[in-house]
Amino acid sequence: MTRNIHDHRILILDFGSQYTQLIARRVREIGVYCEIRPFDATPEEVREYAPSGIILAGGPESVTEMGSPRAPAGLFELGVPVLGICYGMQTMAEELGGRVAGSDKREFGYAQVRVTAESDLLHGISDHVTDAGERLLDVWMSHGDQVVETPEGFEVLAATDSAPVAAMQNPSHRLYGVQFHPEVTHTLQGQRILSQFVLDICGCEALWTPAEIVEDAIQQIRDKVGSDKVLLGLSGGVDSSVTAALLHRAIGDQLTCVFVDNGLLRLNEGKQVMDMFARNMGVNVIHHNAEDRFLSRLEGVQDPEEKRRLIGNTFIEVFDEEAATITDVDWLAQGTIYPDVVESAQSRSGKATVIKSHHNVGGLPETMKLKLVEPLRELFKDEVRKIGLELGLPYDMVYRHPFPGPGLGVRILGEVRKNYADMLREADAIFLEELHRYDWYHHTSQAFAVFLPVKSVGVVGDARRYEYVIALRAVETLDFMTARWAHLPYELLETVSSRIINEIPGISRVTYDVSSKPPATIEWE
Ligand SMILES: Nc1ncnc2c1ncn2[C@@H]1O[C@H](COP(=O)(O)OP(=O)(O)OP(=O)(O)O)[C@@H](O)[C@H]1O
Ligand SMILES: O=c1[nH]c(=O)c2[nH+]cn([C@@H]3O[C@H](COP(=O)(O)O)[C@@H](O)[C@H]3O)c2[nH]1
Ligand SMILES: NC(=O)CC[C@H](N)C(=O)O
Ligand SMILES: [Mg+2]
Repeated sequence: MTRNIHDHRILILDFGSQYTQLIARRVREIGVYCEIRPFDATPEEVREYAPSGIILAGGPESVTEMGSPRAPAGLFELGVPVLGICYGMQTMAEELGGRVAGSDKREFGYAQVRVTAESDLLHGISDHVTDAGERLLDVWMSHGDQVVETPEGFEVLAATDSAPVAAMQNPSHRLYGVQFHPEVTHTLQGQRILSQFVLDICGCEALWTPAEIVEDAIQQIRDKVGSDKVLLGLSGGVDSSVTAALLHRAIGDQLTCVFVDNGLLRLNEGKQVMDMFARNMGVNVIHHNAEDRFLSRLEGVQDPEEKRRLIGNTFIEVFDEEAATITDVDWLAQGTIYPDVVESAQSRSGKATVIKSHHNVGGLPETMKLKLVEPLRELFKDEVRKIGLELGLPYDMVYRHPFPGPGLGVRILGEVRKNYADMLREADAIFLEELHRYDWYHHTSQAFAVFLPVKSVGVVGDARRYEYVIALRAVETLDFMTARWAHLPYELLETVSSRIINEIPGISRVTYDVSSKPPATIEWE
């Protein structure tokens, strides 16, 4: 019998914690497939998903309040192992007849947990053993409420000085709870605890490996599109490149990619995409030069949001025209990844303010009437990168910094002009080249040059120079929501600055951006 990587799967129910996605990533790292669903998923949905185990995540609410969220009806009677984390443990306790109470001993941050009983969940795990033989764990806590009475059939597994129930279990029903957060790295043995739940208690096999994911995705693509033709917008970025490689492996010549040169790309981007995909891999790639069209649309436009809108619309126009020239295309492929899916579901319910509109080619006109194929829809970025390597894409392509859709359009402040774009491209290329040479590229999350259309005086070879300014930007971040400016070595900055001023006649001065996000954003516009 062939084993399917989806046979063993964990269901994570989201009660609104910031860490729910992190739990999912940890489970995937263990090698087991999982999905996140809202806490109010129906019991049918849960049964249909057929989980091998369920994790109830944390949440901001208090189970002591009327009307606070509860697990789907019948969840604890499914016979499937359940692990409650923080709010998840509290609701488990409450629903099964235990008691939860608010406490004035709130625990936020580091805590030390004493393991008081043996269990499959914490088996063999400790950070310190005291002289008296007590096992201690270093964990991370974030709670105000606590379980004060466990439900019938449960025993306490661990405690802290302020929380009498830091972990509990009912082994015959395979129900477990932890008050601390095993998903964060501050809980030193967190990954081991999750892995003992997922592998030992739920009995999952670690089948979710890059090779298996690729194998499975290829089969799914073939089943879905059959002998139809597929169109993909290929940007040279990570997501669309991995999508291209995967589709090409699955359906070969049925795939056509369109690469649009909007005149706002990095130096040699078009050539790199054509070399890599068209020449090396034999993918059908149409190179569409639309520089004039984009730049003429942008003439005289100063406002960043207006520029984004114009670039987005022109993109759609070009793409639409290109699609019309390829006969009988039935499918449009997109590089949508799992965080896009989760975040758009979350933002539908929230009221987040728009700081910048992050467009992509997602909103294509309905008149295109193409069906959608999104082979990366279930994957996190780190998984996308791993399968990119598995598919044979070079490391530097798979681990390149993200590049925004509007490209240099939002890195030239105010009006976009061709000569500005040309100077910026050169400056950016020098910066990236030196970052690689000094081995700093992969120690920054994003690095680029920005063109400032203001003039400054300089002196080059005894002559006066009155020219433009380049700002360098490099940041370190995990999620791009917050970022710290990268502390690049002075020698590196010095080399880059002197190369830019010497090699680009239109630039007289280079500055380094030392703003963090917040309050600044990563891009200047
Ligand atoms: N120059 C381009 N030509 C064709 N399609 C493009 C271009 N730029 C963007 N796209 C399309 O828009 C999508 C979204 O762009 P986005 O920058 O978010 O992702 P990406 O370029 O694939 O990856 P990364 O986030 O690493 O840059 C891409 O997946 C691609 O399909
Ligand atoms: O596809 C995109 N279209 C956009 O309009 C856009 N604006 C910013 N970014 C990228 O988003 C991340 C956060 O950037 P900010 O701190 O500037 O908002 C960084 O990685 C930015 O490069 C964009 N990506
Ligand atoms: N992080 C959590 O899940 C917190 C649960 C609950 N809101 C408490 O304060 O105890
Ligand atoms: Mg991109």
